[in-house]
Amino acid sequence: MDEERTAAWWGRRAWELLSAVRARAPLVHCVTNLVSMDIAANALLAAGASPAMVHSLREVPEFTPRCDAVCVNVGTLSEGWLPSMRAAASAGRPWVLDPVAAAASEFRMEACLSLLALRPAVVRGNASEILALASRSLAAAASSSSSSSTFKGADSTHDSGDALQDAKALARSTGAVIAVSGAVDYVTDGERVVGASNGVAMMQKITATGCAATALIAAFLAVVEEPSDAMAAAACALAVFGLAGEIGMESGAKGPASLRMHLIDALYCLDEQTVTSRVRISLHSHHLTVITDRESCTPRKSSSRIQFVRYRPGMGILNSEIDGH
Ligand SMILES: Nc1ncnc2c1ncn2[C@@H]1O[C@H](COP(=O)(O)OP(=O)(O)OP(=O)(O)O)[C@@H](O)[C@H]1O
Ligand SMILES: Cc1ncsc1CCO
Ligand SMILES: [Mg+2]
Repeated sequence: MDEERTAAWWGRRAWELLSAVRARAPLVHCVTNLVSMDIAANALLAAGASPAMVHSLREVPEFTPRCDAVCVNVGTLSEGWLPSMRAAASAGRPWVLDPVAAAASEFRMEACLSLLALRPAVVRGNASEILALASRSLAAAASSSSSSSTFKGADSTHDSGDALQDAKALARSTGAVIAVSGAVDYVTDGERVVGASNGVAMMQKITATGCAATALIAAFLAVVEEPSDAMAAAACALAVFGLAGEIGMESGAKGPASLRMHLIDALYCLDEQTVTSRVRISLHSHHLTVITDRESCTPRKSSSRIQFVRYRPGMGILNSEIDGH
């Protein structure tokens, strides 16, 4: 994932992956919440994948190994389902975790942490969910975030950018790609960050659009050549889903219910020209602030932009400049 990967490169990659999903119709096993089953299955179908909502522990060990990818979503968690989730996650297939409302209860948080230990390729959540998960998972590293005071169930009370640093730390500590959805969907492997800025705010008013996006990431994960392409799978799936939302809105949606219908139609109808020209994914260039004198500093990190700040004790910051690398 280098900086030469331009917006045009991402557009072509998104089209390549969507085309592969349509050509190969990967079987995506979802152990997902009861609210999301319909929209997730329909989004998968519209994108060209084959959804299967299976959650009995009597079936999972036999069924999951025959699938191409797995989506585990704790939205309507119950004690009986957790062993099925763990079995599906352990079946050796690439899998994605959706930690819906991770902070809702200790039971749910413990379940999410135990699933995280089973090494998902990707975790996709809204900002509040990723902040909550990171703050518990990284407790030893004293994460600064606290999300419980504003907890609002399955909906986020934070912007995706608020969770970016915690997402990177969580990615580094778990080895999973972390995707934080929002106005910009950030996707990180702990070092690199890409932002996908497709989508419309009205998507938040349709329940379980995030869950459907997670299921779509699983479908894209099923068709990437290398497990290390999990970042591309997540970014492209989120951009394509957001683009379907944009086109759905342009198609005359009047509110959440009609947007839901138009979004699924748009996902089904996406063509090469539309995807390559409208997918908006870019490398997120972050600034590392180095408080020092310009001349005396050798940048330690060359993959990001470095901000040199002239600082004099008692006088604060005098001026700054950005070095691009
Ligand atoms: N402000 C926004 N502008 C544009 N798109 C958005 C915005 N907020 C969310 N989205 C898009 O809506 C979809 C769902 O993301 P969201 O963060 O709402 O998930 P979520 O909270 O997990 O949803 P749910 O729990 O209902 O499944 C994603 O594709 C995301 O890109
Ligand atoms: C509303 C809701 N409650 C549990 S799961 C879910 C769907 C959005 O995640
Ligand atoms: Mg969610």
